Formats: sequence, structure tokens, C-alpha cells
Amino acid sequence: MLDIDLKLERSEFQIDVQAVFDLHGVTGVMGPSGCGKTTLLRCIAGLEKHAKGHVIFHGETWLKEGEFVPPERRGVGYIFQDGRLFPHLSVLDNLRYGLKRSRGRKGAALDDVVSWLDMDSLLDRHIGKLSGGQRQRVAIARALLGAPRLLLMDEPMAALDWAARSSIMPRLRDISRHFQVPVLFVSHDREEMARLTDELVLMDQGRIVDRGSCRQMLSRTRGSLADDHAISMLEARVVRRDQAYNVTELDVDGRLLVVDQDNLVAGETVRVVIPAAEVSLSLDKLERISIQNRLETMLDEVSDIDSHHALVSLKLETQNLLVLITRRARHRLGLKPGMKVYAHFKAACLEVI
Ligand SMILES: Nc1ncnc2c1ncn2[C@@H]1O[C@H](COP(=O)(O)OP(=O)(O)OP(=O)(O)O)[C@@H](O)[C@H]1O
Repeated sequence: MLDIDLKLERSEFQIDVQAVFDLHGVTGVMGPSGCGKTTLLRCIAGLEKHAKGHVIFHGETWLKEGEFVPPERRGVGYIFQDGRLFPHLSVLDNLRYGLKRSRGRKGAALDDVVSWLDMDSLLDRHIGKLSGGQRQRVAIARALLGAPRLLLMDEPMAALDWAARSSIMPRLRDISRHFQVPVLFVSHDREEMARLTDELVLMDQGRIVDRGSCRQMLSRTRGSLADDHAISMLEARVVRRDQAYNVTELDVDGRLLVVDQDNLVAGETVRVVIPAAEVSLSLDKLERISIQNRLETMLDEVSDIDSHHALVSLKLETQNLLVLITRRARHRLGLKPGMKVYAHFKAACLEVI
């Protein structure tokens, strides 16, 4: 458990955060640029000497009046956007530096971390000759080798291209479980949040303004995440693969979805990410249509989110699906809570994690 009550004054900005984090798995921290996400992580890591208040990690005081435990004694791993590796050293020497930071705590073995991150072929290379994605793998490995008790990640994929992000994402998704380390993960990207986090914390102007389960926070029709980039994240169970057509059927709240992915294992639980802008609504059951995913649902809420758009939340059983439509469509269809509506979306627009 991480119990914080932090205040930090800067000339034009202040942090004022009180929170208790259970620290199960990955907790996401989101918010507009300049709202204080990095500063909050820095306070927790002990990198802001002028922070006031308290930081207590599993009963151990890192900060309170008259007490300040320096960063190297907190056992916190920090992964930055730009890696911050030693450019003049080889990959292996950077990793050895990580091992030294463990200060006797028992952590993951070098071989395990290297093979888990698929880095065997990189060990003798110089940092300057690595791609951005490779460099970030080294940064993650170095942090893990320090046997962290808490891992802080500050937009670790922001500087990476799509291919590098896709290869690192599954590792980040597993990192907390595999190495038994809680993670605080800062990002602007809600798809990253949907893929990686369990709890989501929203910050604005130096404060925490909202928090809750990632799925529920993303599915709101009001608030700072209710905009034209809204996405839904649904929990689903893999039912079976239709080999004849190379598609897979998923069960979401008792309804079948079809996805064009063939690497899913029957029975496993997955997350499905659906951009709200990719979903259409109809009041009639459209039978002869190429779109394979058609869900009969009840309209739960509808809200205008700007001068063009409305966001509609549809109730499945336990989960909600968001749909982005124009305000004109809302008006012309006469959409109201409680109506029966059909949601349509193509198999190709779903991301399964
Ligand atoms: N070293 C510093 N000295 C003074 N002000 C700073 C310093 N670092 C950051 N700030 C200011 O503190 C505020 C919070 O910055 P911070 O980097 O924590 O925000 P952020 O939410 O992480 O932003 P971004 O998403 O753009 O990285 C900003 O107004 C920023 O300009």
C-alpha cells in the first residue's frame, strides 16, 4: 500500500495530492500536459527534495516532517520516456549498473530478465547503436535488475514507433505479475491504459480529480475522457476459432463478437478495445449487412460532448459500450435512455489484448 499526502510549491504550479493506492498490478495516471504526473512520480521516488507531507510505502516512511529517505534507499525503479541509459557503456554494463542498485534485495536474475525481454543478442552492443525500442528494453531490464519494490513508468512508449510499441506492450502487460512488482504507469494514451492498467487515476492542475477501475472510467459519457477519441474496453472470453474463415468468436456478457485474430486460446479471458467512433447504431435489426458484430442492447445514457458529437453508452449486461455519433443523428433517431438499439461494428476495428 502506498499512502501519500504530498504538497510541492513551484512558482506557477503546485502539487496537492492525497491518495492511498492498493498497488495491485498496474495503476495508470493520466491527465493533460503539465498537470503534474511526472512531478508526482518524482515526489514518490524521492527526486523532489522540497516536497512536503508524507509518503508511506507498506508501513515504511519515506517522507514526513523531518524525515527524508533518499531515492537510492526507497527501492523504486524508474523508467523514463527516453531511457536515460549510459551511452558510453555496453548493454551488459548498463545492466550491471542496475544490479548494483538492488543493494542486496533479492530480485530477478540477469539471465531471466534478458531472456524475458528477448535481449540475448543485444548484450555486447553499445547503447548508441540501438533502436529506440531496443533502448527501452534495456531501460526496463535495468530497472528490473535493481529489484524494485515499486516500478514507476513515465510514458515509456511515447518516443517509440508503432512496431516498437507493439513488441514492448505485451511485456509491459505482464511485468507486474511476472516480477511481482506493482507499477505506477503514466501515459497520455488511453489505448495504452486500456491494455495495461487495472485502475486509472486522473489528474488535473496538480490534483487527483477522479479515479476508478479502468473499464468504468473509460466508459463514461461525461468528464475529461468523454471526447471524440473515446474507447470502450470490454472483458471477453474466447469461445472458439472458426477455422474455415480464420476468425475467432468471443463472449462478452453473453453476446457473441467476431474478431479477425487467430492467436487466441479458447477459454482465456481477454480485453477488447473498441473505438467509439467505429460503432454505428440502428433502431432496426439490420440482417443483410456485411458487418458481423451486431449487438442488441439497451441505451443507458446519451450526452452531447461538443458542438458536433454525442456519446452514447449502451448497456450489455455488466459492461457498457460507447458509440460516437453526430448530434444530428441523436436528434433524428430520437435517442433516449431505455430504448432498444442495435450496435454494429466491423471485426477489423477491434483490438484484442
Ligand atoms: N524543474 C522544474 N522547475 C519548475 N517548474 C517545473 C519543473 N518541471 C516541471 N515544471 C512545471 O511543473 C508543472 C508540472 O509538470 P509535469 O512535468 O509534472 O507535468 P506532466 O503532467 O508530467 O506533463 P507532461 O504530460 O507534458 O509530461 C508544469 O507546469 C511544468 O511546467
